[in-house]
Amino acid sequence: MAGFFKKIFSFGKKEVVEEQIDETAPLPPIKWDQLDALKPAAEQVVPEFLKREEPQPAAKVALAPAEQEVALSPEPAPVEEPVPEPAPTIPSEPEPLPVPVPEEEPAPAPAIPEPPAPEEIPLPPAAPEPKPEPLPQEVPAPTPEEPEIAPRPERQPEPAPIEVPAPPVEIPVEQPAPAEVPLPPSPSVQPTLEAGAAPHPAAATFSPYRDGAEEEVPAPAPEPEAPAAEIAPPIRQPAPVEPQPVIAEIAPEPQAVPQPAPQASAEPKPVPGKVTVSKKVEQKAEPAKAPEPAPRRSWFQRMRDGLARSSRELTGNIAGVFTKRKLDEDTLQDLEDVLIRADLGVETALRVTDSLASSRYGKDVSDSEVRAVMAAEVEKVLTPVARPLELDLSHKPHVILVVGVNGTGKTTTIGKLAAKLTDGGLSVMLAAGDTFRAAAIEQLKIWGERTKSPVIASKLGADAAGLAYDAFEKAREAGSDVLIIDTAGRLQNKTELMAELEKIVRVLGKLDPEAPHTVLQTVDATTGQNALNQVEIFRNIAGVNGLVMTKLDGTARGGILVAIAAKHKLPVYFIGVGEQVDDLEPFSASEFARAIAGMA
Ligand SMILES: Nc1nc2c(ncn2[C@@H]2O[C@H](COP(=O)(O)OP(=O)(O)OP(=O)(O)O)[C@@H](O)[C@H]2O)c(=O)[nH]1
Repeated sequence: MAGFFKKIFSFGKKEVVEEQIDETAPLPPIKWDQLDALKPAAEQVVPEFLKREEPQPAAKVALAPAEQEVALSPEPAPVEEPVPEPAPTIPSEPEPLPVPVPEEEPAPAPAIPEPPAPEEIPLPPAAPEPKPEPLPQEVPAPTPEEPEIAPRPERQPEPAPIEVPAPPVEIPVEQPAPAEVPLPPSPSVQPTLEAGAAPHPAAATFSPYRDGAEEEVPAPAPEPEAPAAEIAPPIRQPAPVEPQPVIAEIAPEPQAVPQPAPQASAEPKPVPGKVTVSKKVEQKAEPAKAPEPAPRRSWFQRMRDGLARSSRELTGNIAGVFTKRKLDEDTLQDLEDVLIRADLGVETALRVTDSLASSRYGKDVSDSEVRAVMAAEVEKVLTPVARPLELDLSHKPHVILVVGVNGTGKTTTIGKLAAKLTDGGLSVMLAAGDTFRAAAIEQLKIWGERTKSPVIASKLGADAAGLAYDAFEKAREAGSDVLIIDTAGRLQNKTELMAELEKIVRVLGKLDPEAPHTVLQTVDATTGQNALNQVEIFRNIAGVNGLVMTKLDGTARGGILVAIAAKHKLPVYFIGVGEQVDDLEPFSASEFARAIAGMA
């Protein structure tokens, strides 16, 4: 606007100045003619205009500053001074152009005080150059401004993204922005005027909100052109559609809505989440399948894995003895030591070394050959004891008394065995003869529930022999096939406890001279050599006639079973390879021998 007015103003000046030119004759010192003469092109472009100006040097001086200011942004200060004047014109803008023209006329008055500027004119020697150009430069001038304005349309879309929060509603708001786009390209005064006329009011309302950011940006461009600053408002004018600001206000609400919407979208994911739901279901199913690990490893695999520690230690030591060495007295002695340290026992160790010496003495022997010989000899020792448990059901019930040291696995083994028997169709009754531990009684009851076997129990501390007697009678009355009696764990050197155990056996014999028909001792494979003594004592006191080697899983001392078998020659009915109900397996001499020897 200001520029436009200035032009108008300038033209007005020209007319006035033309009249005053004569008075300002003294100014002619400016050598425009010479300059113009040097630039014929300029003359061709605006010959008439220049010709008129030539005789009117003073007028050019007055105009020069204005035009120069327009074209030359470097001297914005003088321009801005007149700008404030056009600013008041802004209110006049609503009024058509004619009004501002007279108002601008006073502007020339300030131009008068500018005479100092004309003094600067001598400096303008550079200015004169633009003067010849002014007209042509006025054309290029907008071009430099255009690039500045060009960014505006781009920046305007930028604010648009800011508005994005209220996307749907704001869309119309953005539309006015495009209207602004055409405006900026109109650095030329005319377009600004067109756009400016209508929108001004709206711009005022709208400015407080968005103009801040946008206008400030474009502001730099207008600064060179005082009018540009004024132009900014017209840019807002397109926005004046400001009734939409209301929409903007509404926008925030929708924004709030859309925000939850995305959240809702996250929630609705559950909808597609039906898939996730299914996943959750699958996950739940998986744990349910977890128990399915029922497809457990075979008992032999578990036993072999359980004996792995024993095997690794043993085979490793054997390999250490027979690495590139011939079989001689020293190697045989070393091998014997290794086997004894593996709890196989002196007897078994000697059997192995004697076997090797008889066939391989003086020859190179590999550790695998030694292990093969060892497996064979161990199997020979175990085979006689690896016998299945036989129940004489002519006895009703067949009484099984389970004894052993504390914690060797009596109660657990009873549960496992009851499961096998009931699974085989036998009726089983359980007697909680461990009256010293409440937990033992409860533990047996649990096993009874699991195996659907009735449990005979008494109060804590009751006489174990009396309980056994009562249980035997009840089993008879019930017609049970098997009565399994649990007993309190006790160390073999505890005379009183061992006497109590002896009493139980004696009481049972009163009901059936052959009872208990089976006396099982649980032997903890992790016990080591002490197990030999345990079996010795319990065998003498309770008449143990069968063994269950427990906890063979995970022990490095599985060799003790061989030593016990070799010494006591008691049947080994089962081996325990875990805590689960099916972790009680019949004992196999060959498999055990191969497993402990590290044979495939
Ligand atoms: N790893 C493993 N643990 C076993 C085995 N047999 C029993 N156990 C565990 O050994 C612990 C003792 O088992 P119990 O059956 O209570 O032993 P107990 O001889 O009845 O014990 P007392 O009543 O105190 O004499 C329990 O934690 C059992 O789960 C087995 O073969 N392998």
